[in-house]
Amino acid sequence: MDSQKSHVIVLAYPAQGHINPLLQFAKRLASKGLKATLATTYYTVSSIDAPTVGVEPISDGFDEGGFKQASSLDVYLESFKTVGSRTLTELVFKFKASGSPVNCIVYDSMLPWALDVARNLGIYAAVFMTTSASICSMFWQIDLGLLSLPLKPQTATVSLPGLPPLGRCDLPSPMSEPTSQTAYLEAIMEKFHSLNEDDWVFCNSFEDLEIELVKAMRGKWPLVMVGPMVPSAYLDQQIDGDRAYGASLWKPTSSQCLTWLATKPPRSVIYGSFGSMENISAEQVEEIAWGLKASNRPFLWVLKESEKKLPTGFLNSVGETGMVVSWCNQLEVLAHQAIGCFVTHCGWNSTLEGLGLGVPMVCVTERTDQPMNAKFVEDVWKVGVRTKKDEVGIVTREELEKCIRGAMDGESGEEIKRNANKWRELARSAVSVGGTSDMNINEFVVKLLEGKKQ
Ligand SMILES: O=c1ccn([C@@H]2O[C@H](COP(=O)(O)OP(=O)(O)O[C@H]3O[C@H](CO)[C@@H](O)[C@H](O)[C@H]3O)[C@@H](O)[C@H]2O)c(=O)[nH]1
Repeated sequence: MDSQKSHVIVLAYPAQGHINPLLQFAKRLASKGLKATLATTYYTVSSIDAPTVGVEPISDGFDEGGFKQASSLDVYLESFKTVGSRTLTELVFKFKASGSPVNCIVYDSMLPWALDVARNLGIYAAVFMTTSASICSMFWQIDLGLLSLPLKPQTATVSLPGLPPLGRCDLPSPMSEPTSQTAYLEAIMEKFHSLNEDDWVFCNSFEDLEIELVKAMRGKWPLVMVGPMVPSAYLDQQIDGDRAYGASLWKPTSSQCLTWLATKPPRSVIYGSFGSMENISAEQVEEIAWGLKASNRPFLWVLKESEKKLPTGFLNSVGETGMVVSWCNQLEVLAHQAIGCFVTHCGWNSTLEGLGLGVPMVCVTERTDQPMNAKFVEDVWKVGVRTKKDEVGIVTREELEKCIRGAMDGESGEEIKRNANKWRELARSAVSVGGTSDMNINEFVVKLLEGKKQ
């Protein structure tokens, strides 16, 4: 079968941390000769610009503003399931009528109903996990009944195959605080319950990164590592012109950041960012602000809604030493030679970007998978320092300053930098020709070409 006739729809949940890796996967598939179309909601398609893949809208039932229009996450996910199933089916029919039939749907694990859509249409289904394999393994164990929630009050440490011993503060928040995140936990568990029904289960990670887990789970579960999903220019440089994800839900301040960074010495700047979804409290913003200032280094800080939360007089007090923007092109910034450290919430994409670009990290986590990612950053990959929260759940300015010094200065800073360089090389190898992730993607492409469903 001609590769151009094998057509994959890649379905992304409409959030920055989900569109980026799914779109990147679509671009990888397109670079290997498949036709790839990214499908996401009406209000996000206009922010996507990726010349090698098609982009098509489907509906979540809230076409004017998405999730923000819904009264709760439950309501939103239910509407997306009903309206999304119908409009995704219509999209597949549209392609069939136009002579470009779809033979596989690769869908975000947050949208588990896409499996039924694919099954009803008689085409392949592949789920894509946007978190680490270690996180996936926790939910897998819960589904198998090997780990029960809520944890017993006396459980201080959780020990699972292929993972380091995990204290309560290391666990993903749907496990450490299951009652506060019921809808989120249910959405995740729905997917893990049907994992064996998919034709492929992809994970945005690479084998070396979670090697103990890969060994422990070999032959036991269907996860296939295909990451890190970071634009090719920053890793293997195999895809011509692939310098950005090609999706930005907010307008980045780009040239201003680069001009400012160009005035700073190599490895001197702290870059701080807390992803696309976090809503950091004013108290925490204040501590971060004064902690950055106390570190006595230049800093570039992405703070959404910054004007509302920064302490009065802060920006004047730092002058040219600090720059605060509401959104930037994070990869471009992390890849800049002036960057010496990444203060991050440890969303999985940011973690992979820090690893893939060899940037030492300081972890200031909020919720979901972030605490466990931070545990790995500090204790397993040893590429950063994890901040501790005080008794009211805040990372104080003194703690932040101390951790920044630990990640950038002295022997600890040197060791972290050495490890960061090592992981950068391993990330590059994984996606380069003959690397584990590259081979795994090739296997999928070959299988699609051989065993056409439809
Ligand atoms: O100024 C900025 C800030 C961020 N980014 C990008 O936005 C993405 C953010 O993704 P991520 O770091 O994963 O953070 P979140 O947006 O918070 O991601 C959500 O989704 C992730 C994947 O499931 C989870 O790991 C996180 O915990 C969850 O909050 C990354 O690719 C960044 O490069 C920018 O381009 N510019």
